[in-house]
Order: sequence, then structure tokens, then C-alpha cells
Amino acid sequence: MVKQTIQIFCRLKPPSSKARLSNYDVDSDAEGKPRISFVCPRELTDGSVNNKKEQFKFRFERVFATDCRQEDVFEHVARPVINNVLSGYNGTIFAYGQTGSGKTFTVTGGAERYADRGIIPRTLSYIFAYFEQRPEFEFSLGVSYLEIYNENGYDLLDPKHEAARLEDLPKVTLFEDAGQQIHLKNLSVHPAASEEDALNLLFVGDTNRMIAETPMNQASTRSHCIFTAHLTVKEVGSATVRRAKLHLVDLAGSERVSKTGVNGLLLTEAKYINLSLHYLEQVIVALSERSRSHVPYRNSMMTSVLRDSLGGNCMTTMIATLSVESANLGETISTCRFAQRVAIIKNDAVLNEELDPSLLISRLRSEVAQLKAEIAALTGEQRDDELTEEELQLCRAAVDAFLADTNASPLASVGFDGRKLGQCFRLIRDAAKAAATPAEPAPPQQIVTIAPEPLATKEVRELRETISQRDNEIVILVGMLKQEKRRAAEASVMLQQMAESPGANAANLQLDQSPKKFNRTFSKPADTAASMSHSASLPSVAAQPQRQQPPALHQPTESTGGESDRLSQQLEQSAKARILGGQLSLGRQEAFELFKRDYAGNPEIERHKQRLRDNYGLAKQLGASVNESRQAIERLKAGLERARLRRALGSESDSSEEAALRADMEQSKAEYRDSFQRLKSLKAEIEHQQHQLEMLKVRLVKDFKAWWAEQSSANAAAAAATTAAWPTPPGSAGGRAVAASSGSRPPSGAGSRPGKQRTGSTGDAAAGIQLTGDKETDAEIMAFMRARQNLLKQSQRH
Ligand SMILES: Nc1ncnc2c1ncn2[C@@H]1O[C@H](COP(=O)(O)OP(=O)(O)OP(=O)(O)O)[C@@H](O)[C@H]1O
Repeated sequence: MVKQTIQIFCRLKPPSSKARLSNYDVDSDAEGKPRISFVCPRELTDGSVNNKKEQFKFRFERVFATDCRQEDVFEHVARPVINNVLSGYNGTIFAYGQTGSGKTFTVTGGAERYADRGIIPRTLSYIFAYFEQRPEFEFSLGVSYLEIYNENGYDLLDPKHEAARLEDLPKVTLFEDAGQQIHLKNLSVHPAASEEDALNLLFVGDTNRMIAETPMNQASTRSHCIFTAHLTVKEVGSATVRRAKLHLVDLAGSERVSKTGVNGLLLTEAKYINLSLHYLEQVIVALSERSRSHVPYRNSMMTSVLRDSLGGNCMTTMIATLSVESANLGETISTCRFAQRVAIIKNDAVLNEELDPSLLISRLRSEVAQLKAEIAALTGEQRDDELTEEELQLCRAAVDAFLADTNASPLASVGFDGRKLGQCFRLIRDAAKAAATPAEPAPPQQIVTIAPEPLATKEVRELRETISQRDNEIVILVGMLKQEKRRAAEASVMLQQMAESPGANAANLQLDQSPKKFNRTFSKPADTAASMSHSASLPSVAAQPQRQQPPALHQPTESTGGESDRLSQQLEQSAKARILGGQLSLGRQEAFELFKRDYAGNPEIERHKQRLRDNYGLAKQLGASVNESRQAIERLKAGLERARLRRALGSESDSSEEAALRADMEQSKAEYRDSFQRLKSLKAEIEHQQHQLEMLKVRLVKDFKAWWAEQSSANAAAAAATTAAWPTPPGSAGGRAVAASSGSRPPSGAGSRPGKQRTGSTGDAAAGIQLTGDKETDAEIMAFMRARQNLLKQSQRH
């Protein structure tokens, strides 16, 4: 058992350029521990800091300055915790601080640059890189992602998450087993077979988190999120399995309700958040007071889930995120005070080790077989049972090793079992016969294929495996390149079609002339004709099928199979369904296209696209150089194998030729490794950028939906106003223009040109109506008005 207090770190968020800074300083205390101090003059406080003194000093393991890099935070905060998790101890890292102080930036990361990746993606990369370098370990990784909002738990990796409203999702609930262990019902754990899989799962969860944001749940601000990596590790051949969990926690903003100035539903939320953070504080206070026997974990979902992390079987680290702006001094001091209490808590981490019974049995069985063989050898007893497949393989490996290096005595590994020794001799004889056969004047590659499999050395086999893995990676990258090219071609064709389409309706043409930025609220009163033209234009939209296809909302991620792919696909499909679905799908598509064109987020999307394009180009170059080195390795390998074979058979061999081949091989391998490593990092960067781009696209869809809903309700209000005006027959002295709509403008400001009056002869039916200028639309409006007037006449007659 390892007893350890919770480690506390603090990170200062870069202030905005115009902000006034608080008076703070970072130095070391007498023991050389980093310390941050704040001066808070009594007369300047608004009561937010209960200060009897003017200077506050807080000690931390490390204070990360405003210009620190994400990489440094990972190295000092996360890496030690992850190393413990890899050794079988549970670990938790949680970020605590007021809203906007950088918790999500620290835990998940920023979207702008690859270097801004936070602790979670870096942790996933670290875990896979760690095991890649340690083939002696078998490991498996599962991922879960929990969001706690208003004391309810939601599974962010639930495929239903994206399609349903948060309230309709199955809730994650807690239950305690007989051993008082907490379990979470309805929280899925997804296997991640590769780094890509794991990052995809993170992406799916983060996207779901963003999508679930409604006007009432606007940001991560109001929910707690716990990303958990479930790790199982075993040394190859060992019966001992280690299972550990790593919780990476992004808590809700810690500010006090009074300061947030919220009301209504938000106040309820704020109370929940404050309540759960208050319960967290209560747990921490109870744990820091030795005399307290009861720790109130059960009071909130978050403290129940994190029970082990706080005073239990876990190595825990907290990162306090601080704002150095003077306006936030009160919250900053309160975050530091909280951290100081947390630092007192002692955890008892135990190694989570257990024996794998099936492995234990098979190990005992092989020991028994080994002992039997030794007894038979010692007593001279002859064994005549057949060699098992495992034993045959052992013999093959021993002979391969023997032929590869005559100085070693690998045959010792087969022991004194006469049956195995006999098998080894047979294999050596077969190899000798094959080598004595005169060589065909065939290219060297063919000799490699003809050579009997048993002569393939361990090194060659490993190289082949590596190459096939690398081939796979290259195929993936080439696929990505192709897809990007295809998409670019499709986009240009679509643009051309839009430009050339003679049937482009007036509304769309007007849109082009009147670009609007859609992050604005379109609440300016627009005329009814304008709002009507939007729906009235639908038939003409339907007549142009080639323009109805919205471009892919998500840039598809390359598929390597697996759970996360399925989730990504579901996410993508349902995102499309959101746009395509509903009765007005054609109009929605049309509107979406227009909305997209003037979307305020376009520059950011374009920036990401450009970066992706640059990286694709680079990946192509690196792919080519990987291929070159791979081919060189293949050639050298074949030459080396021939030379080795000649030497093993005692025929004359030129040792200098073999040495030269070896040196060339080393050189090519180094080049290969270098290019491949660079290609691999680039691939990770490309995937990150693709995810960021997809997030931006999901946000675009979300913004469009909000805008669309706003338009719909404005249109509904306009329709209601029109209905109210019906009793007055149009054309009469009091007839009103139907234009008195309060509807907001459609994406284009379509039909909104002021003063546009009806055109052509419309008769009395349309007196006072402002028309759109689009023939088709106006004809429909007029038909509608005539029908209405007929109805009115009929009702007056009765
Ligand atoms: N160290 C940093 N360097 C650069 N930008 C940062 C840093 N920390 C935070 N930011 C930026 O500040 C903004 C707010 O940060 P973030 O969302 O991480 O805050 P938060 O504490 O998670 O807020 P909330 O409680 O609302 O979730 C983001 O735009 C983020 O990119």
C-alpha cells in the first residue's frame, strides 16, 4: 500500500490583454516549495474575500505560469499519475476553478493548435506509445465518459446521446455492492484497440457533450465530466493481471451563485453545481479532519463516483486553474484555499493485482510437461508420444536460431527430450538439402519465397510483421489523401453547378447580394412577403434536385473498424438526419447551404482545412520516403538471408559482404524508422485536426438548428398576425398589407428588398400585399389570397 497526500498544482490562465491584473507573485517558501501570493487590500474587497489579512500565500507542488505549455503540464502533472496507473494503481487528476479559468483547456485541450492538446488526448497517446515499446506486456484499454448535470449522470458515449434530448436519455445510476464498491449502471465502457480508436471515443464524447448543450445547458460550465481509462495489464506468460482506473475530471465552474447573477432555471442549475461542489468540499473537510469518522460521500453523485479518488485507493492530483485578473481575485483566493485543504488528504493506494486462473492452469500444465520430460531423460525412459504443435514450434525456433548464429547454443532450449532432438536434426537436414540445391538464376526476391519457412529468422519475421503494419498505416494515409481530393473535387463541381444553375430562384440570388453574418440574432422586423417567400420557394427548390444535396457535414474519419468507428458513423448519420429530417427537409437543406455560405465560423473552418491540406502534402512526401526505405530493406534482407544460408552450410562465404549488408540494413532501418516516426506523428496531428474540423462542422449544424428554430417561431408569429388580420377583406379601405411580419430575415434577407410591390395584374385579392418579386412565389401568394377571398365571400353570403 502506498500512502500519499493528494498532490496540488496550480495553473495561471493568460489574462485578456485589456484586463487589470491582481497583485500576485510566485516564489518559493523556506522549504523550497513553489508558492503563489496575492495582495488583496482590505478596502478593495467587495466582501467576496473574507480577509482579515491583506496578503495570501499558497503553496503548491508547482505553479504553472501564464505562458506554460500544455506539454509541461502533462509532463509534471499527468505523467507521474499515468505511470502509477500503468503499474496497477488507480489514479485521478481533477481540475478545479472558476468558470473560464482553463479547466477544459487543461483537461481536454484547445481547438486551435495541435500543441494545445490537453491531458486526456496526451494520456491516450502516452499509454499506447508505452506499450508499443514494451512487447513483453499484454494490455487492454477501455474508455468511459460520464457527464453529471443537475445531479443526473449521462453516458457521453451512448450512441443515443446525439439523437435524443438530454432529458430523454437513460440516466447513469449508482449502486453499491455487498463489498461497498460503487458501480455505475448504464455507463458503457468501450474497448479501444488503438490510439486512434481511443481518440475517436474521446471525440465522440466531446461532440456529444457539445451537442447536448441547449440554451438551458449552455456549456461545460454547468456539468462535471469524468473521462475514465480502464486499464488491464499482464506480463506475457505471467498469471498476474493488474487492473487500474484513471479518472480525468473536468469539474463545473466553482464560482459562487451570488456572483454569477443567474436566475430561474439557471439558478436551479447553479444551485445543483454549487451544491455538488459544496458536498465535495464537505468530503474534503471531513477527510482533512482526522477526528471525523463519517465522510459524507453519498450526498452527491460526483463524490460517490470519486469516492476512491478522495481518501481511498487512488493516487490523486488536483490542478487548480486560476485567473490572475483583479476582477476574479476573490474566486482565485477561494480556489487556492480549497486546494490547500485538498492537499491535507491522505490516500491509501493499493496495487490492484489478481491472478488469472486460466493462465495459472496452463502455466502449471506446461511445468508438469517439462518435469515429465526431465524425469524421462534422467531415468532413460523413452517417450514415444507425438510432439505437440507447441513443441514442434519450439524445435523450429531453436533450429532457426542455431542456423542464424553458430556461436550460440540455442539447441539447449529443447532439453534432453529425444523426440525433440530428433525433430531438430530432421529440420537441419532439410535445410541443408534445400541449400545444396543449385540456385536458380532467379531474382533474389524469388529465392526468399522459395526458401523454406523454418529458415526465416526471428528478425526477418519481426520485420515482415512491422512492414505489414506499416503498409496498413500507409494505406490509411493514402485513403485519407484520396478522400480529401475527392471532396475538394465534389465541392468545386457543386459550386460550379450553383453558379451555372439557370433555375436558381430569386430568393437565392438575392441572398448572394445581401450577405449576412449568421451569428447575429435576426430579430429585425422583416416583411411578411420576405418570410413567406422562404416557404413559398420550396416547390422551385424541389425542381432542382442537383442542388439539394448538402455537402458531407463531417469529414469522415478513416475507418479501422472497431467500436469508436461505429459511434462516429452513428454520430455522422444522425447529424445528417438532423438537417435532412423533418417535413421541410428540402427547404432546410436549401437554407442550410445558404446559412453555411455566410457563416461567421467559416474563416476558422477554412484555417483548419488549409492546415489539413498542408499536412496531407507532407504526409504524401513522408509516405514515399517510407516506401523507398522499405524496398531497400526488402532487398538487403534477401541478400543477407542468402549469405547466412551459405555460411550455415559451411560453404565459402564472404564475411565482409555480410558485414556490409548488415551496415546497409542498419542504415535503411534507421531511415525507415525516422520517416515512419515522423509519418506517425503527422498522422496523429492530421487526425486531431480532422476531429477539430468535425467539431466545427457539428457546431455549424447546431448553430443552424438554433437559427432555424428562431426562424420557425418568427414565421409562426407572423402567420398568427396574418390570421388576426383576415376579418378585414383585402382591398377594402381598412385592408392591411400582409407584410406586417415580425419574422426575422432568412439567411439571405431573401425577398426583403424594401418597397418591392406586387407586379402584374393581381386583381382585388392582392390589394395592399407586398410581393417578393419572384414570379413563382408571387403567383402562389396570389393564388392563396384569391382562395381566401372566395372563402370570405362565401361565408358573407351565408
Ligand atoms: N492556458 C491557456 N492558454 C490559452 N488559452 C486558454 C488557457 N486556458 C484557457 N484558455 C482559453 O480560455 C477560454 C476558457 O477556458 P476553458 O473553457 O478551459 O475554461 P473552463 O474553466 O473549462 O470554463 P467552464 O467552467 O465554463 O467550463 C477558452 O477559450 C480557452 O481556450
